[in-house]
Amino acid sequence: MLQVQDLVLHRSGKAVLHGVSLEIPAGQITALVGANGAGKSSTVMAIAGALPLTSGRIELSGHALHRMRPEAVRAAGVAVVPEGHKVLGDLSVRDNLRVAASALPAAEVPAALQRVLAVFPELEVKLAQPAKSLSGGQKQMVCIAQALIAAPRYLVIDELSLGLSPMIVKRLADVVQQIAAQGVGVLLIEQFTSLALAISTQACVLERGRIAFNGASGTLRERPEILHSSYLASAAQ
Ligand SMILES: Nc1ncnc2c1ncn2[C@@H]1O[C@H](COP(=O)(O)OP(=O)(O)OP(=O)(O)O)[C@@H](O)[C@H]1O
Repeated sequence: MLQVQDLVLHRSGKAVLHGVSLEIPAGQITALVGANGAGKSSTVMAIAGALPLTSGRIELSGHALHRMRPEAVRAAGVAVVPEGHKVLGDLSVRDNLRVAASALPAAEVPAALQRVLAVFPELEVKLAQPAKSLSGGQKQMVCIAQALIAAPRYLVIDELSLGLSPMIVKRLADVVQQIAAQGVGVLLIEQFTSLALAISTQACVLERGRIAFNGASGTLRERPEILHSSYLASAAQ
């Protein structure tokens, strides 16, 4: 279990998270949704070790992650796909994957590459191409493959579908479901809430840096007014 407890976080002196707690169980998808500026990316960056906490804890199976640097968080088994499917454009797809695999023992790299190419066989024919020549969906595949290369126990994805076509989004959603079915705990940040709620079991709604709802995704699917009122409250701030 990956646990975020009472996270308080300031950015540029302003409090942006005010005591956020959430749990990401292994083998399930947990959705984190909320209006623009609610604090979703800040939560992701805190989990990744990229932003220091003011207070609170982040624990992986009882071990504190919250004072670790991003490389140590990754080595502990928590991989993050940042927003915006950014790749190293001038490097080939193969080298993008190799860079992500650089923390692995050299002998393990070929098998790790094979494993992620089995998840995204469409990248096989693109391996020699510069990553900047890929479509947005293919770049997102590279980013997810980079996150998967060290076989993480938890995967945090900031905006899976942003800017991508419905066909690609369906493909990526299927992959995320497969990854969770193999035992990985997934935290999915997603603007397209109907997608997030369709594939997750649990959902948290962030509203202005606070958790406004934490429960079964089915409850939010059946009671969309919970989500609507949270988005309206954010718009009214
Ligand atoms: N680099 C930054 N420096 C200072 N404040 C920031 C920075 N980035 C975001 N913020 C502020 O932090 C708060 C939370 O933003 P955050 O990006 O975490 O929200 P979000 O829910 O991910 O929104 P979005 O969907 O727009 O990315 C907002 O008030 C935002 O203005």
